[in-house]
Amino acid sequence: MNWFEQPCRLPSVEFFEQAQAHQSNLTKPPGSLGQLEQVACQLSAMQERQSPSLDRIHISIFAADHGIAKQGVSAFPQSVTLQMISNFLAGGAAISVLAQQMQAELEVVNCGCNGEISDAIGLINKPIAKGTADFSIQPAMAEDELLLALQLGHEAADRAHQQNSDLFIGGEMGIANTSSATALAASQLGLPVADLVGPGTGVDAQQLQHKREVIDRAIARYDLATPLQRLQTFGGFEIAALCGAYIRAAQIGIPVLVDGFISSTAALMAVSINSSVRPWLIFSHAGAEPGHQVVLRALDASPLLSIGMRLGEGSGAAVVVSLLRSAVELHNSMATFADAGVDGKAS
Ligand SMILES: O=C(O)c1ccc[n+]([C@@H]2O[C@H](COP(=O)([O-])O)[C@@H](O)[C@H]2O)c1
Ligand SMILES: Cc1cc2nc[nH]c2cc1C
Repeated sequence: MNWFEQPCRLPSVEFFEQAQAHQSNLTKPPGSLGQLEQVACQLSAMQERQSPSLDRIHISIFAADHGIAKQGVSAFPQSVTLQMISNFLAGGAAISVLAQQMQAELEVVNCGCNGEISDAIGLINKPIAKGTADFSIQPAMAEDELLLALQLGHEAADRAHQQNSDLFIGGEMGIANTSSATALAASQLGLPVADLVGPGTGVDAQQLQHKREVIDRAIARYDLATPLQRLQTFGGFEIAALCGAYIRAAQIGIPVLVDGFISSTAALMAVSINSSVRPWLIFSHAGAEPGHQVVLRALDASPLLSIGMRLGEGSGAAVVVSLLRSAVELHNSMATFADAGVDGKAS
């Protein structure tokens, strides 16, 4: 059995039930904090702590270039992927600002971009190749490249574990990766590309039609039977790395907060490869990209926020950390009816 197929333990049922009982004793009508109650109980069960904590947060951004970018499927040039790696590390990107705000550990994993990158604190420079192959012509990766990409994710989750992280956030950066994610999700779910394809970084209506046709034709080229074959065929390196990171984080018992469309598609692939990963995933937001909604539904996910985000980088997840921290603080610090001398529900 490959490492990514090894089962994960279940979050503790005992801690979950204890947390639910505690929630019902807090000075509020039961259920009145909505999903904040549920997520506090989930974190308690995953961390096996009566008082869950979100002090230490690890963010790994996986970046890679995509051969499919040659087909004119993005509003931006491929060069942006590498340039944004520098921006992440220099502190100027959205995720850099949010990571700073929440005092999170931020690292960027270069999984394979076209061009050289100078060393910087927080850069994990492990390029597999200068980007994937164009999947409209040939499979995005060779099998050994897929295994290397999954391994990059495994290593990132292990670093989070070494830092005693309370939560793992994966982010991604890769011009044209909404095409990759669309092909993956359509193929995995057996849905028409038209149900999932969207503007990504902002292509116009005519380019969107072209993008749909490119992905449609590409999917028709292959006869794929397994999620691993789909990952290898449609890529990209950063999506496979995210998938590996989610699986490993779940195996070592770190709660995962999943970001946008591309990350949710990586989560879909992770769960398709290893279904025991699913209970370890919390979904941050429902984004603006149409495919995101479809993938969330397929995963039976209940995202905490819907504010039209479609940036990626882990940014939606980072915004939702504030909500999760509120959930945990309420769970840990509110008075019970007995403590506060407040009458409970009339029977
Ligand atoms: O996370 C999302 O929901 C999301 C939706 C649309 C675009 N993105 C980001 O935009 C890039 C991909 O868009 P595109 O148009 O180049 O395929 C990539 O770097 C993603 O991080 C991210
Ligand atoms: C500038 C820019 C920043 C991004 N961050 C994630 N995807 C992105 C795409 C672009 C184009």
